[in-house]
Amino acid sequence: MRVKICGITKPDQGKAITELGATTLGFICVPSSPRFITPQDIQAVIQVLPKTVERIGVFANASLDEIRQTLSEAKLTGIQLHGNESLEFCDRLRQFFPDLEIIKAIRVKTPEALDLAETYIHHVDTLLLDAYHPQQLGGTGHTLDWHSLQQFRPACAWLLAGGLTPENVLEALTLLKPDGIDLSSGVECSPGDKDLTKVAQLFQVLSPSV
Ligand SMILES: O=C(O)c1ccccc1N[C@@H]1O[C@H](COP(=O)(O)O)[C@@H](O)[C@H]1O
Repeated sequence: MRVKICGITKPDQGKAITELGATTLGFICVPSSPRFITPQDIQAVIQVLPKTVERIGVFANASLDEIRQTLSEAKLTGIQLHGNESLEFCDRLRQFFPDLEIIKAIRVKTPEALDLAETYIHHVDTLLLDAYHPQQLGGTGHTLDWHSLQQFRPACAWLLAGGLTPENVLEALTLLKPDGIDLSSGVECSPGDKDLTKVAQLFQVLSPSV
């Protein structure tokens, strides 16, 4: 299973998290986030990672030019759109970056959000479901109502995010069968500073399933 650890800001932590078993690292390119990292600092992390690790830049309502600028400085393998990006925006992004994975995050406030998610399936590679919070775009530590997602089976890969921790991840995976999981605040000491003990604990509890 794909395991994405998001909000990496330090090269040594990125390397250690990869060695513990993460397939994918996420870098927050949203300036208002306490986990924001500059393109130059992303590149410093990437330099110490094995080439096989997927490297996702997380954006929210950024312009095409802003995304292009970041990608010119940091060698990312994918783009996560965590704002209100339209289908047309996803298509334009695909034209500019045909080789990069496009992940569309949907923040689930009501059941209709799942219908909205389905509309993106031919416009992106992967969907991501995260919790809705009125003030924060992501990294909220809030879980989704997993029971309400049991019928969610999009015709493309999807990742479960939102408040996952080493303590609750198995319960989520018992109820749902996402293609991967995405954790940030649940494996942190403070925003952007990952807790390697918690990350190790995560891979220990996941070890029968990954
Ligand atoms: O983490 C952030 O600060 C952030 C800011 C803006 C958009 C997305 C952000 N993070 C995303 O939030 C989820 C995980 O959150 P958590 O596990 O509940 O803390 C993940 O998809 C991150 O990419």
